[in-house]
Parts: sequence; structure tokens; C-alpha cells
Amino acid sequence: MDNTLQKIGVVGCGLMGAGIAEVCARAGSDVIVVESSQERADAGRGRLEKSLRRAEERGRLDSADEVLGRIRVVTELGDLADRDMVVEAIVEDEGAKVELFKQLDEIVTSPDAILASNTSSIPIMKLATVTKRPSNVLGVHFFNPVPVLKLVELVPSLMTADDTVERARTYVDGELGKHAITCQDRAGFVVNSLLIPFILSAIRMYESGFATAEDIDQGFVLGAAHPQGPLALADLIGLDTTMAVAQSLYEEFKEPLYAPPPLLQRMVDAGLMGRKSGRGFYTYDS
Ligand SMILES: C[C@H](O)CC(=O)SCCNC(=O)CCNC(=O)[C@H](O)C(C)(C)COP(=O)(O)OP(=O)(O)OC[C@H]1O[C@@H](n2cnc3c(N)ncnc32)[C@H](O)[C@@H]1OP(=O)(O)O
Repeated sequence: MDNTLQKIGVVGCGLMGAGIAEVCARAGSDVIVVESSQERADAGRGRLEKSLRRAEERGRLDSADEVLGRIRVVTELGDLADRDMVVEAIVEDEGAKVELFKQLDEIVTSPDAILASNTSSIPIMKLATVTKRPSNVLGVHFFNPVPVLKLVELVPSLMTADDTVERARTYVDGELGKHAITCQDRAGFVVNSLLIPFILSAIRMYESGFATAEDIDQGFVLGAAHPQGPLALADLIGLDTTMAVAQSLYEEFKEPLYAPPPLLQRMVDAGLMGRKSGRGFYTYDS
């Protein structure tokens, strides 16, 4: 069996999908990204171009065009047939991911191909068991902004083959130059299990009128050397995603510390998603 992963597929070209496609293409992989409509594909392509041009302007990349030449953004899942690994990065919705994994299992032809999910909270087992190749399914969880943050969580389910984990680790550490850690298939994995209760506590503190958003965030930037405070970070992650991860954690463990506070729910209901919608705990220009 050829163990190298060269042809990569990414499903979803939002915040995370575009970042994953970017780092894979910058590492030299041939990348196909699938979006659900032409409009979304155009927006995803624009996101990729903006990020790569910025990297080129800042001298961190020789040629944005060369990297863009390795990425195709398409609207047909069928175009992923010849991929060595497909990373799913669609909306954090279990039903949608399950449906996608059923389809990917039919489409991706190589029996050795890896089907990976960038989910941050949905059990990998639920995605693995709808395929005929559960030993080739695992979680490969990147962090936002993907081009900046080094960590990738590798999450095998009870059915994942050791060889699948090692092939993914070789790609993540060796090709992408990131750092993989491994953990069990439990909602939240390592980082979100710790980060989400922290963010939710900050939202409760703000909601109670205990301190302003600015002061809560400054407390962590200046008092604990975090690059940004918990409310600014929630805006970066997206309040809808923060909410979805909190709900998954709460469903899994039934611990009150994971229960989304009412303010978060109200903000999501109002369409205040953070950076990507222009307003969350702060307002943003574009
Ligand atoms: C919920 C999910 O499941 C899991 C998650 O993703 S949890 C979220 C994890 N993410 C974090 O914790 C992020 C914490 N925050 C940070 O690391 C930093 O605040 C930050 C990198 C987002 C921004 O850094 P900051 O210094 O405030 O801003 P900025 O000056 O714009 O950026 C600094 C450098 O970061 C890089 N950068 C920032 N955003 C970037 C992006 N979207 N794409 C590429 N590079 C970016 C650039 O290299 C930039 O340098 P440049 O000015 O030369 O271009």
C-alpha cells in the first residue's frame, strides 16, 4: 500500500475549510474543495485568495498564484473520487455530517483513502459507522486561524486502525509542519473540553454585569498572557460554532459548566455570530 497522502479533498470552504485547503496546498498537496453552491464556492475561493495574497504581501509566501494553482474549488462531491484523504469541514450538525460521510463512502474509490472530520464535538464513531470503512475514519481537528495555529487533534474512534492514525500523523507533522496530539473520541476532545467552559464562564460574567467585555478580555490578555480574551475569542470562533460545541459537550456529559448561557443563545438567534457577521461581543468593519 502507498502510504503517502498527496491528493487531498476538503468539503466546505468556510472559515475552517478554507484554512485547511490553504495549509494543504501550501505544503504541496493537490487540493479539491467542494462547496454546496456556486455562490459559496466563489466566496470560498475569494477567502483563499485573500489569505494567500496577504501571506505573499507579508513575505511569508513566495507565490500565492502557485499555491492557488494547486487548489480547485468545485460544487460536485463526485470530483473527490480519486482523493487519498478527504477532510470534512461543513457546519457542526450531526445529521448533515452523517449524510455526507455516507456519500463520501460511496464516492471515494480507493479502499485505503482516509475519511476525516474536522468536527470539534461530534462523536467520530457516529460518522465511522455509516461507512463501510470505519477503520479509515478519524477526527483531524484544526484550530482557527488554521494557517497560524500549529495544533491538530487526531481523534481515532474505537474502530480506527492504528495505521490510519499514523498516516494522518505523518501528513500533519511531516507535510503540514503542524503538531498532532491524540485523544479519545469524546465530545470536545482536549482543547474544547477546557476552552469552551472558560468562554462560557466569561459570557456568564459579562451577562451578570460583573465587568465589561473589554475589561474581561483585558484581564486575560494582560493578566494571563493570552493572545486575546475569551469574548474576543468567541467572536473569532463564531458564536454559532461556540454554541454548537457547548451543546454537544452538555449533551455528552450533562455538566452545568457546559450549558450555553441564555445570552449566547439570544445572540445566535439574533444573527450576531461574531467576526463573520460583523457583530458579536464587539463590532467589526468587514
Ligand atoms: C472551536 C474550534 O473547534 C477550535 C478552535 O479553533 S478554538 C480557537 C483557537 N484559536 C485561538 O485560540 C486564537 C487565539 N488568538 C490568536 O492566536 C491571535 O489573537 C490571532 C492569531 C487570531 C490574531 O493575532 P493578533 O496579533 O491579534 O492579530 P494580527 O496582528 O491580525 O495577526 C498577527 C499575525 O497572525 C497571522 N494571522 C492572523 N489572522 C490570520 C488569518 N486569519 N490567516 C492567516 N494569518 C493570520 C498573521 O501572521 C499576522 O501577521 P501579519 O500582521 O504579519 O499578517
